[in-house]
Amino acid sequence: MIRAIGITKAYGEGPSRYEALRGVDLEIAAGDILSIMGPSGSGKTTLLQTLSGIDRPDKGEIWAGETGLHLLNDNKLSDYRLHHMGFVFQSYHLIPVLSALENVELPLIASGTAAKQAAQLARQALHDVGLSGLEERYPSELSGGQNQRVSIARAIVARPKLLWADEPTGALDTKTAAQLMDLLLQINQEQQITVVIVTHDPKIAQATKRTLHMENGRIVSEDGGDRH
Ligand SMILES: Nc1ncnc2c1ncn2[C@@H]1O[C@H](COP(=O)(O)OP(=O)(O)OP(=O)(O)O)[C@@H](O)[C@H]1O
Repeated sequence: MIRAIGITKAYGEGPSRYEALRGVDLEIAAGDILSIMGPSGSGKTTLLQTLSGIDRPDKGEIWAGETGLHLLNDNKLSDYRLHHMGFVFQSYHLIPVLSALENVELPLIASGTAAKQAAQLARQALHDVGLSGLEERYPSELSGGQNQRVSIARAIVARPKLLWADEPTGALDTKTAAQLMDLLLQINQEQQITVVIVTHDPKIAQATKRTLHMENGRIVSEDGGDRH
């Protein structure tokens, strides 16, 4: 469902130019759950951001099914992200002045869903991540693990095909991280959402079906074929 061919990406110019991705080829099957590991600076976040269309590669092609993301203009690319992808970040990226429910409603409101239906779907998504009863709480009134659940609810509320998670458990203690990972596995299995996780945590990687290892802007190895 996601196919990347010859992706390169450099930051900066002249002597400060740095090649963050140096030719990445990759296929991710629909319904897969996959992790990306590698040392700091190896290009994991850059890869996630280019594959998901948050950023553009300098060269190469990225296909999401039949759609060439590299061929879309900025508006169409944002539209594609809004309708087909969800994002989870280490620092949650929730809006502090909005309640959990309002945070989860946002992507629906942005794509034109009527207010009443948005509220109903957001309640269901919060239920799916185990937060029923906490809809009216603000991010400052929730724990780190709960805030990450809100951000996962926001990422899945529009029923995307793909969920991209950049260090989703990076700010959480071991036990909360394991519970979050169980939730991501459950979402992958029950909702058939393809999940891609950038992580430094070997336990998180071990729980996914495939793990890609990056070094210096390249995928240098892969394991996990024998898991599950
Ligand atoms: N906006 C930017 N401008 C300049 N250089 C950047 C930018 N973003 C990333 N880089 C550089 O590109 C390289 C890859 O960064 P990236 O964030 O993809 O690595 P990473 O593997 O995700 O690292 P970490 O595990 O520390 O998050 C690094 O050397 C980084 O300094």
